[in-house]
Amino acid sequence: MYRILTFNNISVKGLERFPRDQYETSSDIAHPDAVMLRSHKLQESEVPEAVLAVGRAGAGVNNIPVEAMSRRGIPVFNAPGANANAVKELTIAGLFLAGRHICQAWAFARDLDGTDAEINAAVEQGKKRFTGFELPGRTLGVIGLGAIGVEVANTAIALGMNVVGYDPEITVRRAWQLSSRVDQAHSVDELMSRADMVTVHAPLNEATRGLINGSRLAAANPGLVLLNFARSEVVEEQAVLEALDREHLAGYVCDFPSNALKGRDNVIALPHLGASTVESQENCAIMVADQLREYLETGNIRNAVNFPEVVMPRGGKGNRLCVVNANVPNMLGRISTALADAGLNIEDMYNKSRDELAYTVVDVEGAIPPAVVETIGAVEGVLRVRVIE
Ligand SMILES: NC(=O)c1ccc[n+]([C@@H]2O[C@H](COP(=O)([O-])OP(=O)(O)OC[C@H]3O[C@@H](n4cnc5c(N)ncnc54)[C@H](O)[C@@H]3O)[C@@H](O)[C@H]2O)c1
Ligand SMILES: O=C(O)[C@H](O)COP(=O)(O)O
Repeated sequence: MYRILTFNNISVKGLERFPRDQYETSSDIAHPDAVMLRSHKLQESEVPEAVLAVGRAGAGVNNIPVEAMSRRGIPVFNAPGANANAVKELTIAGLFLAGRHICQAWAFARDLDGTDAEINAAVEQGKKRFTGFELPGRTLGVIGLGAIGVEVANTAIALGMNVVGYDPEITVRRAWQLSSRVDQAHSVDELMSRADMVTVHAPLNEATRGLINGSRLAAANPGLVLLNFARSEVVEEQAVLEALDREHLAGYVCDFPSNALKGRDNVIALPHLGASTVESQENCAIMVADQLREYLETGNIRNAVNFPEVVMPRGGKGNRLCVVNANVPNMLGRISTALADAGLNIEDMYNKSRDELAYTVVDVEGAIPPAVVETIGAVEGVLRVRVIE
């Protein structure tokens, strides 16, 4: 029986991927084999020694101590692209909300008092405050052309906008998906200087913390509208407030409310709703549940943020050995020597590395005795050894 410890509200459709006769899933499990979560800020101490994998039913993994998990030989899975459409829709909605002052206008209309004739008079008198602008012909800057950024860029093109994009590490897959009408910026500064509206879709990490700062806002076009559905810390909030006060920035639409943003006319802060659709929650939970199951049951790794992709079809009737080790020379030699010394014949083998880690899957004929596992586990640099029968 495998045990999955859950944090947050994980879609039932995802939890149903774990067969009840083989899996127990609960937010209250003493000795979990895996952890599944959404935005819960996971502490290393919440991951017991025996945990084999962590699954993030979503995109961002900045809430997970990924480096600590890597040191312990634990893959962290996520669900690339599974919530991209949901975030794209809300971001595109954000363009309209800002361009037409919809939230501010709605608040104005909602609070009108008096007779219908008086309300009508106030409407006609007040509506000039909410004159907006249309999207065709405006330039949208998209920072981060991953699963979400590409969808946002292509939709903005379809809406008649000009789009300029910046992503220093765009993948070949995303480049193929991106409309050829999206213009490339070579830096954030160049993008900011060319755009009327800017939307950020890069992950939060040490390189992107404070990516949108005071000097970048100062160099941007006056009247810029900034959208942030990535992470709060990618944008320096104080710099945004100052740029709004100076009216250099015309609006800030984000998914991350805070005290400082409260009560500001030109700020629309939503309660982290980017991925909060039934479809996206199901997609993410199903994708991550399937990846966790595959890892637990076969050792295969798909979509881990800290491990290489290793997918080897299960052959024969023997055991499978899965070894996580430091990416240093001669590990493979020592693993195969230990197997050969025990008289075990290797049927198939796959070894791949990523950064400081390497992962090896070996199918052998017959059963692997515990002593062999112990020998391999004692090799310097081996972080984890597991046998799947
Ligand atoms: N508001 C929400 O509910 C919500 C939902 C999903 C994702 N997100 C956030 O959005 C982020 C992006 O999601 P995604 O699914 O598109 O991820 P993704 O990994 O597919 O794309 C991220 C892209 O950002 C690029 N990037 C990295 N550093 C960059 C930099 N310095 N400048 C420009 N581009 C850079 C990467 O090369 C990559 O192409 C997530 O990491 C998460 O933090 C928020
Ligand atoms: O990175 C993500 O996938 C989003 O921020 C979604 O977070 P959530 O799963 O808590 O809604």
